[in-house]
Amino acid sequence: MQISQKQGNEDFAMMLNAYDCPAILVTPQYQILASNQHYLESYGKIDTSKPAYCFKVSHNNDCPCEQAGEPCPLSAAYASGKKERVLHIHHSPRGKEHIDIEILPILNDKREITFFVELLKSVTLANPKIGNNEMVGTSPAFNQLVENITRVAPTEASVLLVGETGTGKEVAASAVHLASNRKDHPMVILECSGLTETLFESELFGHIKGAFTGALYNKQGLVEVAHGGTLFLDEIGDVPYELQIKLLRLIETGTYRPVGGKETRRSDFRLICATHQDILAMVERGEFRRDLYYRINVFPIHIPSLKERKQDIALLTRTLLQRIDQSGQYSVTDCAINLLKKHDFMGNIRELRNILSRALVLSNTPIIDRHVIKTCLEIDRKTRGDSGTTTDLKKNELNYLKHLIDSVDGDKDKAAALAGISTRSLYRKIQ
Ligand SMILES: Nc1ncnc2c1ncn2[C@@H]1O[C@H](COP(=O)(O)OP(=O)(O)OP(=O)(O)O)[C@@H](O)[C@H]1O
Repeated sequence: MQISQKQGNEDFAMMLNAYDCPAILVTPQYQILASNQHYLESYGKIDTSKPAYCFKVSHNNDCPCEQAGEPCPLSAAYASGKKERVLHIHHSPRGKEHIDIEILPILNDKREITFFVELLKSVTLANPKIGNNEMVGTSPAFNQLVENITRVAPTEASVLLVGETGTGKEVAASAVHLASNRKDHPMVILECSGLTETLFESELFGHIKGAFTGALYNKQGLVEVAHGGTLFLDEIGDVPYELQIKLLRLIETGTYRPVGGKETRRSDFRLICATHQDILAMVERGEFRRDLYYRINVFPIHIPSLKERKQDIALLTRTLLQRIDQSGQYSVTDCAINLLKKHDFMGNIRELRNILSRALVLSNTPIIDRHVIKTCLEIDRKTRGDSGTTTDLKKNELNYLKHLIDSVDGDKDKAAALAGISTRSLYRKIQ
């Protein structure tokens, strides 16, 4: 424990050691008076020979956070007189980190706020720098997403993840699961698009041998596998109307019956659903059951599109590049990043990843420059059919595809996947 000698607030400082996370005692003027042992272990000693301010220590700023454009939990707690919670990115000996901050005002007998206790919990599900975490980002939209996940994960609330295609809904679902108390049990995923009634039921509830033609053995349903863990229903908006009642029953009662089975079984799972559709509009059009909507929409989380988090494009690009090619030999120029920032990513992070996979194939050097990115983007425009139809582009595209096929030893399925087109389109383009 560390205490600022001048202030002599030893009693309060002793109290900090009761917290099982890093904690500091701060004045309403942002001055840190004391820190506990966890703080010392995580962030090191604070130099208290001169006044130490939280905005300087945690952010290396010369002014309070709100003056630097970030929400300040201390000012919020000062205004509300109540506990406040916010997600910040702090500088620590480990570099930048997402921190879940809780701040509690301490009042004197005249009910004036004299101090704040600030608790700092490291958020490991996200990363503000290139790293192994699935989720990287520093933009306000991303931080809001991380804050929502951090808040809801330890509860049992059903989560509805709403976002455009390729924004990271599955990654977010996995983050909720891994930050929950169910993390040691499985997270089971059911992709709901294109399922027939029989397939949906037998996938979800399992079936008994002989239940229908082709049911040659007993099959465990995903609901049973998810027991104790999380059930993730991707593209929930694609569940046909007639099947929604079966899903509702499962969610309401936690019970189900395998296809062809007589006895009712029970499963204890946490539900996460995802969709790119406006489910409420579907309810209004009579395409989605209202009762089911209210069951799945307990805690909705908006997953931001890349358009909403343009400031993350550089970090995402460098992270994805490292993930695609683990040798670490590739780098990307700032001009190339600027070009990517101007692109309209309809397929969001997945599209960015595809473009970078192509760039690795097309680039003759380990430095991905503006020209390579430009070619990759033009190919995309061309396949969407909204670019100028120059023969050059056609030639470029053909060269690119041939190059791509060679690079994967003639495997056309792989080449098509890298190009982000179907194998059939690939054959059509190279014939
Ligand atoms: N915050 C993030 N940081 C780094 N990579 C991410 C992030 N979010 C998503 N990704 C990557 O983006 C790609 C798309 O993510 P994901 O499959 O979760 O999207 P989705 O929204 O579920 O897509 P769909 O709507 O098609 O099902 C994946 O390669 C994933 O690893």
